[in-house]
Amino acid sequence: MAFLHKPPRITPPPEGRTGVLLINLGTPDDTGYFSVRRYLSEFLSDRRVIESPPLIWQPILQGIILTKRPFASGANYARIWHKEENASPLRVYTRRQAEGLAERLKADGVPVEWGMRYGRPSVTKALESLMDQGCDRIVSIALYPQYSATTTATANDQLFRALMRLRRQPAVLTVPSFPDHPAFIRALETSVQDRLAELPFKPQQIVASFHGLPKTCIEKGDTYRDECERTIAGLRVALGLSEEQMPLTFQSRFGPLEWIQPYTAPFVKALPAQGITKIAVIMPGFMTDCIETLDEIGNELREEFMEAGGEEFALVPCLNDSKAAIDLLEELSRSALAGFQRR
Ligand SMILES: C=CC1=C(C)c2cc3[nH]c(cc4nc(cc5[nH]c(cc1n2)c(C)c5CCC(=O)O)C(CCC(=O)O)=C4C)c(C)c3C=C
Ligand SMILES: [Fe+2]
Ligand SMILES: [Fe+2]
Repeated sequence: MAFLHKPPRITPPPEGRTGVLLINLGTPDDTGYFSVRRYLSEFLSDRRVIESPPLIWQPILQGIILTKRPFASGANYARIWHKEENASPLRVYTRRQAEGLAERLKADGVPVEWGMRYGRPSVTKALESLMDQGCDRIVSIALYPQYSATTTATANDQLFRALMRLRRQPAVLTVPSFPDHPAFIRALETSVQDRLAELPFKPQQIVASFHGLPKTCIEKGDTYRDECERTIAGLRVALGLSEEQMPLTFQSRFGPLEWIQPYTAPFVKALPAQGITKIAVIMPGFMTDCIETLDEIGNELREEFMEAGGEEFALVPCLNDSKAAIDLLEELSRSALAGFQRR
């Protein structure tokens, strides 16, 4: 095997430095067919995400799904593209989270970089940049509050894949998921209260919609669903809401398998018939807004709810680069650094 990383440009100080790496999912570079295809191909070829044998899955993916879906997805991305920065919202907010955290840790001499599991900027580049800044210890935070093999584990895999190519490896601490960390619940609570304060109506329900997962993942031991329940239990207590006032649902179903239920869209479409015509939707499985929150929920679900007789529909934005989000990242970083950094 070739060991790729060159010796760091900066000779690490004898006492070494510790850096923080944020890893998120990844997103297309632009809304065109080829960018979206490249992104979806890398994402959906990950065997942590689709476990079917490649001999069966790859012809379906490359031959059927990737000939059509990039057109539809590209059009959806175009609807939610971040105009000022001409970039995908997921990339814009992930970068801003890293910048916000870097600002907080600057005085401690702890650099922060960010990388994507799929696409750019790569985890390898982020890791190399930290090493070039003299880091021989790295705290890595996968930006998923609830653990899943399809997200957290594959983010860690990608980091360790990069480490496999290094002769001189840094020590790495991967931060555990944080579904009911007090700072996470506090950040969600703040996001709901801020949003409710600006709404011209009072929602009868705040529907909590998490990204879904094939049921088989849970049956095989993925803790994702339990962790979503922990998040929502914590948030209900914080806001003083009952299960009826803040129900839990799962969105973004993909493929023919059964996914964990209840599914968000049928659940929400059935509400007006029960007299619930004013709702807000919160998506506490996403640290940043993205196509799944802004388009699938903000555009598609809104339309479906209104067509079913809904009157008012509001989105609670994801934590994005809010102060509470940076507080959370700072707390996660500092408690990891406390046990890991040299004294
Ligand atoms: C089998 C397929 C999928 C699994 C399992 C899955 C799990 C999973 N995903 C997220 C977070 C995000 N997913 C996003 C997009 C997205 N997800 C899938 C499929 C699976 N996800 C697809 C096909 C897509 C792309 C949709 C499209 O454009 O066609 C995103 C948004 C990315 C963006 O660029 O905005 C996020 C975030 C979680 C948390 C999760 C498991 C818990
Ligand atoms: Fe997904
Ligand atoms: Fe979706």
